[in-house]
Amino acid sequence: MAGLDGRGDVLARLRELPTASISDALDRIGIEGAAHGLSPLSNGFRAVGPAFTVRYAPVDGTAGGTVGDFLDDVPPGSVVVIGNEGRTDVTVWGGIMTETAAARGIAGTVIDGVCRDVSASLAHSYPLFSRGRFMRTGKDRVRLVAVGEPVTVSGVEIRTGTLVCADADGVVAVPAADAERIAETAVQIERVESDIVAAVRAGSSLRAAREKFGYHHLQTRRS
Ligand SMILES: O=C([O-])CC(=O)C(=O)O
Ligand SMILES: [Mg+2]
Repeated sequence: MAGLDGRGDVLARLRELPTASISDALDRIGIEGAAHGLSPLSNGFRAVGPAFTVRYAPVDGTAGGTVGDFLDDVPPGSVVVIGNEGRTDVTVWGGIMTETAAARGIAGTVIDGVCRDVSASLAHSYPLFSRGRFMRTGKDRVRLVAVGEPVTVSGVEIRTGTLVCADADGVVAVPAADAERIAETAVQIERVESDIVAAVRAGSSLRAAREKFGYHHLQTRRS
């Protein structure tokens, strides 16, 4: 896909993996990547792609604020990551933005805050992940203060190009430099979990299957 600069392979691998196993792989490697408190609007939503970061702050009286003009500059395949300090009383995403993002081939949007016009996201199956939904606009209430700078979501720093993975369980951030080994580790974890399920289906107790395949330490940090 255009603009992915050779990251296509690792993105394809991450796309096949649930965030749960990616999170366990991050734990094993010792990287904080799980962004607590964000959920998809629909359980079927899934988005994987390099982050395009933007940050808002409350208006300060010197200028009015608005939301969303940056969308024209987002490369297709990206995941838009919006820092709005976790605010839930004003929205920074709505239906016009959903329509635009879907038409531009943007992979999805992660909001440290809330969204509105949720029916547009559901109608277009455009993946939105947020702290919730609310109808009051951020126009005249927030202003765009940064594009392309690091954004911190629930203590997790997301930079331009950080690989964002989001599904029914929430949002994890995978640093681009570590993405290959995190994907590799997550694939191993997935295999072990499949082996445990197969053993249980074949009649093993859960305790014995977990013991045999080392379940309790799948995610434990390796020194
Ligand atoms: O004001 C907002 O949150 C943006 C909005 O409704 C839209 O894009 O349709
Ligand atoms: Mg709207």
